[in-house]
Amino acid sequence: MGTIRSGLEELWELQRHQCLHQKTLQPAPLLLEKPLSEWPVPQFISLFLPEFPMRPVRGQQELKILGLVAKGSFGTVLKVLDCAQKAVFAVKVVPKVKVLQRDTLRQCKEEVSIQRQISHPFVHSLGDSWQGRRHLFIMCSYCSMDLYTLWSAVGGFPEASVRLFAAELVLVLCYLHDMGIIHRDIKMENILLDERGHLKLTDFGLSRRLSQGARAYTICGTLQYMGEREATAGGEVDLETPEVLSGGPYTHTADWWSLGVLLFSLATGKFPVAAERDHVTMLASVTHCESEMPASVPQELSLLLHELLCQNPLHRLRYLHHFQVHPFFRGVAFDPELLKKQPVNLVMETQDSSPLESMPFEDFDCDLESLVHSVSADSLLQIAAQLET
Ligand SMILES: Nc1ncnc2c1ncn2[C@@H]1O[C@H](COP(=O)(O)OP(=O)(O)OP(=O)(O)O)[C@@H](O)[C@H]1O
Repeated sequence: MGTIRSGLEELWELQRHQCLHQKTLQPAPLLLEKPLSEWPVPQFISLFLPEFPMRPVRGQQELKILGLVAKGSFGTVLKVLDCAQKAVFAVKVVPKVKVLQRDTLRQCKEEVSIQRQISHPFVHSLGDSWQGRRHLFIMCSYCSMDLYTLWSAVGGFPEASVRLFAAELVLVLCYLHDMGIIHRDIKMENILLDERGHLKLTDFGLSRRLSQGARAYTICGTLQYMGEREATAGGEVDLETPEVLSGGPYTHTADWWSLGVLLFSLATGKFPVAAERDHVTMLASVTHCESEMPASVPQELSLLLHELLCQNPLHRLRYLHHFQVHPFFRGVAFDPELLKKQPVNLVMETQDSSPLESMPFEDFDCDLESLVHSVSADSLLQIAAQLET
């Protein structure tokens, strides 16, 4: 199994060739996998049922690849055009071999079944999921910006933007926890922004069902992938919750710690504690640090951050009414429809001056694959097109 050349590798080659050698960039056809007609269904298919149904080839042919969005730790995300619906989607393509090698079959199926179950204005809902012979496909609507890219471009956010993003995330977390779901990977990279700049929480790859009051013990989250991230993404990493790092038990309160880290970073432009190389060092660092609150952080926000980044999970803020009466949220209506009506000026202003436009093109003679971590597919194709002229 390990020696099979992944269809995705072929795709990278195809895409790289297109980007560098075509004058007009035509959408590339999505890799077609042969129709599956055997009976009984072979194990490499049945293992992934029913979350990933088989599809006739006809269904796949209606999708065209427009570009590469990102390479996550599990799969590659492609931007595709659904010719029938005339709409653009993002498809995460995960090699089955990887799922089995990493023993993540259950988690992979759980990701899809959780995303299918939830429906919330600030959650990125599942469009479709299916399987081919060698890959699993997870399709969602396409978002051109994520919070990490925005934050990397602008640094610290103005207080009004932090408040709006915070309120939207509070609503999402309360909704998920009420549904008995713990996300376990709340971080900027997993928060996409819709065309009006509002949040769409994504990547339920580490989520699990955990009823209120129940406890989990698995050490997971971004730190688990730190070695890989250090090599590929310059060492950026979120900070894990003290109770998660210590091996548990932990509950839904772990997500609220992550929200604290995220809001601290949005407000100050930096993480509260530097990333460490392993769980043990990270735990020591998180336990002994009293994250220094810069004087520029307004008092009410500083109070909120302290109450979220509270070492004792029992004392951490975690219920909607905690936030509704909090001084930082004075005057905020915790209603998704009302929040969605608020303009997100920061996003609108940044969209026209994307950092990518100032990227030096002369230094482009490098691996495209390493670039997709920081650039959107659109920009990648634009850069390639400019190089050709
Ligand atoms: N619908 C989408 N529209 C635009 N970009 C997306 C979409 N879904 C995912 N991405 C981008 O692809 C990246 C990787 O996706 P995702 O997090 O789902 O994959 P992953 O393999 O689980 O990654 P990791 O575990 O490393 O976070 C995201 O951080 C985001 O930048």
